[in-house]
Amino acid sequence: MTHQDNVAPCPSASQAPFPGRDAWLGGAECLQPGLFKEPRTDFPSALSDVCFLFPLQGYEYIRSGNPTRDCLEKAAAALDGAKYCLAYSSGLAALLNICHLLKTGDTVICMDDVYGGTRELFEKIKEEYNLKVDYVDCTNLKELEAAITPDTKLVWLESPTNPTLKVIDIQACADVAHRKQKGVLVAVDNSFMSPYFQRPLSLGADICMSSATKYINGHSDVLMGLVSVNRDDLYERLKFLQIRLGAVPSPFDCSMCNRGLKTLHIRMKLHFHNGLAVAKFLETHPRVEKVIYPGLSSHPQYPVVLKQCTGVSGMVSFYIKGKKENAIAFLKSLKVFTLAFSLGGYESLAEHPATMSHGTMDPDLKKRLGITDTLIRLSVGLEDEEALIEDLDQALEAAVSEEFLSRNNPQSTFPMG
Ligand SMILES: N[C@@H](CCSC[C@H](N)C(=O)O)C(=O)O
Repeated sequence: MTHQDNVAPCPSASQAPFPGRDAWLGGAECLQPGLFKEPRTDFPSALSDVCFLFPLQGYEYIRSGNPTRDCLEKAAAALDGAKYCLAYSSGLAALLNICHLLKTGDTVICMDDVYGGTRELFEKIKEEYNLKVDYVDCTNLKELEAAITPDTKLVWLESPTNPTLKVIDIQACADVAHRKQKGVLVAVDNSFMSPYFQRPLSLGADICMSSATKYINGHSDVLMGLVSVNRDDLYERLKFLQIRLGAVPSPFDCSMCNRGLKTLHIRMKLHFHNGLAVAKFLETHPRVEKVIYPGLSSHPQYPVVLKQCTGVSGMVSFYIKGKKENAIAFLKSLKVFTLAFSLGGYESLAEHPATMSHGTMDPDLKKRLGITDTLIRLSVGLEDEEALIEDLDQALEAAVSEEFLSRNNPQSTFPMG
């Protein structure tokens, strides 16, 4: 086949004004007599020349593929230790594409503690597409094994989980799932770790999903999802869905993310350093009830962390002593940390999962998962360790200050006020 066979025929100059010209110009009703002096008879032949002059070079349309997205997908695949990676316009768009691998009647097993938006999406599509979704604490392998049935097609894990930072033994879960149900897909949301510290595919997962909005881009200026796989059949199906569902990132966002990747290793080391320093500080603070950080030996799954991770990110969760109003007074008093959800950027953020990232979750469920009114989630950034600790210290003091609490009525305005 020659290049010319691949190119749609261009109307020739002799056909001008060519068929469909009116529609092309916006419809005949838009044309005013005298607006166009003469039809441009040179244009079709010029276009025709251009078609022959510049071959497609493997790219035909921005959504199907473009050099900048290719560059990012190749780099991200290499970081995940994967054969393939596909980029999407957000983490949730990536999840929705993965959900399109399922069929009516299939069952999904989802880790019980996951990002609120993930759970909300599963809950919505299960009704609309007649799927069954079972939520299981996958830190308990017996529970996972018991939940798997012949209908189970996808096991969705997050490690560490959002927001209570449970750590899942990915290799053990993948072994249990694959042994019990041939063909089941084990997918891991790796957003809280980044490939620098954890590589789910090398631990037996079939799919690694990352919200690149977070650590991978790292500059809080891009929204993006990435999915890495090794299997050719999965890649072919996901590639089709990527192109046809069309939830792809712009080349500009891909170039921003390519830039972010260049400092991933340096950023992750500093997130780990600062995260650990903050967690250790909070662990000894009298106003703190409990700290959850996978890099602390007090973390319940610390042995799993040592086995499957090469470090830990800047995600730290803790329970403040007191009530909701103390948590909110703390959040409102922060000066270096910014009150916001999202995570993984250069700047430190603090949020209140019960009303923010997990605000749409059923109150009883939140209670069962430990997403209480006193839980605070920190995304520790790249600022100086001393400045971060000083800020947390002054905000913990303010959280119990009578004066602060009487000046503010945090419950009525939070998080907007
Ligand atoms: N209201 C938003 C919440 C976004 S949370 C973003 C991120 N996953 C996090 O955990 O901080 C929504 O419902 O999408």
